[in-house]
Amino acid sequence: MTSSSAALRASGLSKEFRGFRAVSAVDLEVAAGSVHALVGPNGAGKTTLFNLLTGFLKPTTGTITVFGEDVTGLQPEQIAHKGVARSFQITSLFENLNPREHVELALQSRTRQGRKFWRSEKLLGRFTGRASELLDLVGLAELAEKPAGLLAYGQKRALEMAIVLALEPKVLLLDEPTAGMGIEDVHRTIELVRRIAEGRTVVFVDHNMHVVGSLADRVTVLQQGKVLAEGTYDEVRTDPRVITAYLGEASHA
Ligand SMILES: Nc1ncnc2c1ncn2[C@@H]1O[C@H](COP(=O)(O)OP(=O)(O)OP(=O)(O)O)[C@@H](O)[C@H]1O
Repeated sequence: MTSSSAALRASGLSKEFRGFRAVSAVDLEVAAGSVHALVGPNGAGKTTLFNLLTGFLKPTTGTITVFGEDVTGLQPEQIAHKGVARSFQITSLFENLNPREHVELALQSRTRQGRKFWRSEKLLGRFTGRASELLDLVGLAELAEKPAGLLAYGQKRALEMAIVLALEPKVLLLDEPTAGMGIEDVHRTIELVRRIAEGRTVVFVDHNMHVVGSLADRVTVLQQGKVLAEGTYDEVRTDPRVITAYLGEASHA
């Protein structure tokens, strides 16, 4: 794969915390238009790598490119501006605002008017159509007017997805999109990620191997900050090194 076909590429990426290497010389290529999973035992460095790729942490060494452009050391907003958006595991919704208002605000934040918060009521009407499309996409059309504080957990996570999609990302990073979900919400989320992956590149972290197997074109397995294996889901799940890494984790649990 050439770098031009890579949506996201990390080369020799490391992050040290007071001498401890949480991410160690990681090379990663995420093909444009693919769905790429990052997996690994607890503490493998997945979240740290995510934070590096989105500018929330600065790498100790190494480079990151987005569609061939060097973004190493840029601020999170600058990397977002290059078309990379991320979701968070922790909910940050306004309890009293409904899904439509959340998505309209997110759409507004992309425009120059985003800073003029005091004018927002008049301006938000411009975004109603797109907001409806996004809420429809994530399955919240019927709940558009319900205060977010009253939504069920899975619905809140779907709303977060709509908010991230409002940024019109080319590359979407999802941090444990099915964490804490029951089986029905997990299935719904798999379908949702499939829909939103059309025309986008998706990188996600998930501990649920059913989710990984259902969605990922490529899987990178991390262990102790290093890339342990990479390939299709079937290739990595049968890789003896991967099996040993996970069995090792189970025996320490
Ligand atoms: N800010 C920090 N300061 C010091 N050590 C850190 C910091 N952030 C992460 N670490 C360490 O780096 C290692 C990797 O952590 P990280 O959270 O990236 O792993 P993970 O693969 O996301 O784990 P999990 O699956 O449990 O979320 C861990 O040993 C962790 O304790």
